[in-house]
Amino acid sequence: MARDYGRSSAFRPGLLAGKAALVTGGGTGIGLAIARELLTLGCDVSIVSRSAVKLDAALDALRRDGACVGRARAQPCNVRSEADVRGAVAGALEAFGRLDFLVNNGGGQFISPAADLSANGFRAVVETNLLGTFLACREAFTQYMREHGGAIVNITMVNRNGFPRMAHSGAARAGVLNLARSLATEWASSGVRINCVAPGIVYTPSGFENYGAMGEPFLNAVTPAVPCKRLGTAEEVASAVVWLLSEGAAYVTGQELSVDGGLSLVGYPFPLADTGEHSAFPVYGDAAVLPPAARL
Ligand SMILES: CCCCCCCCC/C=C/C(=O)SCCNC(=O)CCNC(=O)[C@H](O)C(C)(C)COP(=O)(O)OP(=O)(O)OC[C@H]1O[C@@H](n2cnc3c(N)ncnc32)[C@H](O)[C@@H]1OP(=O)(O)O
Ligand SMILES: NC(=O)C1=CN([C@@H]2O[C@H](COP(=O)(O)OP(=O)(O)OC[C@H]3O[C@@H](n4cnc5c(N)ncnc54)[C@H](OP(=O)(O)O)[C@@H]3O)[C@@H](O)[C@H]2O)C=CC1
Repeated sequence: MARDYGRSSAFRPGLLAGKAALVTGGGTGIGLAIARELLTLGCDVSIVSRSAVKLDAALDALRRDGACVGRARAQPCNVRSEADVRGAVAGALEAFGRLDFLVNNGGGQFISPAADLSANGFRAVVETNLLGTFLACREAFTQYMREHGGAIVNITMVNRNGFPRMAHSGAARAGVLNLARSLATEWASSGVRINCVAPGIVYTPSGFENYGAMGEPFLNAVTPAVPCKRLGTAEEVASAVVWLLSEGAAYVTGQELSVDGGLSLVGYPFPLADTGEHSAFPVYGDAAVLPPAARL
């Protein structure tokens, strides 16, 4: 059943009236839910991503959504391009005259054993997630927030123990968190806060399309691994983002908030059974005492 999203916002109407935000990857999935929540709360929002087609569809939906109070606009931008990012921030400022919030959500990766990753594949993922985030932060800061303050949220992922088979993305997201910690200190004197939201496994049709036929078996395997026994929704991530952007989080900076149904408490969600035969793994001491069931 279609959901009346606007009326279900956990925040008070008008909370962000008079503010303006830029959301990367704002045309689909989690980014679109963030844009919708911000607009519902009265914020003006620029959404940016590579595909003008996705952006147009999103803009259309947002403008038709009666709950969206703020003004919405879109601008194509590849966050891997310095010129595009500079232009996206300038475009947002030109349209709305201010830039209180930046949400670095645009990103992603593909699944691959680390040994098979080409330099170009690794670079593409690091550039998209880490360089793209840096460029957007720097442009938002130098073009506006240095003088006026602001709040930034980066979308990372539940990643504390690495992310086997997505090592490129795990490394990039760890970099994003560390970057946030550095900037939180460097830019505090300008009144800028910067935090991260780490989603666990959140079902977005657009995101899971990326994994093709692997998607459904993955969902079946991963859901039981989440302590709350379900995947998350894009709205649950958006809600955390809005809180971190809001004045209610005024004393929070340089942090990462997991929105993961408890997944980070219990570890890695992929089944490890298919990662190969492990007799090459070294043993010190008497391996013969290990019963067969203690050594697969
Ligand atoms: C089971 C279900 C699990 C589900 C897994 C569950 C994980 C849960 C947690 C995370 C969930 C999500 O993030 S869901 C969100 C998912 N959404 C996205 O990922 C969307 C955005 N992603 C992308 O655009 C791409 O993945 C990304 C690589 C970043 C950019 O792609 P581009 O085509 O622009 O890259 P290019 O510059 O053209 O290509 C650079 C190199 O990358 C390689 N490359 C690109 N895609 C590749 C691919 N699919 N497989 C191998 N290699 C690939 C190319 O071969 C090139 O290397 P050479 O051939 O050597 O030149
Ligand atoms: N869904 C999940 O379980 C999780 C998601 N995440 C992260 O959350 C974010 C949103 O994911 P989700 O909504 O699920 O998936 P989507 O695939 O719907 O979102 C990714 C968005 O990023 C945009 N994007 C990708 N590359 C670029 C680029 N180079 N420049 C600008 N925009 C770009 C895409 O738009 P376009 O193609 O038009 O460029 C798209 O809108 C991603 O960073 C994802 O990795 C993290 C953990 C878990």
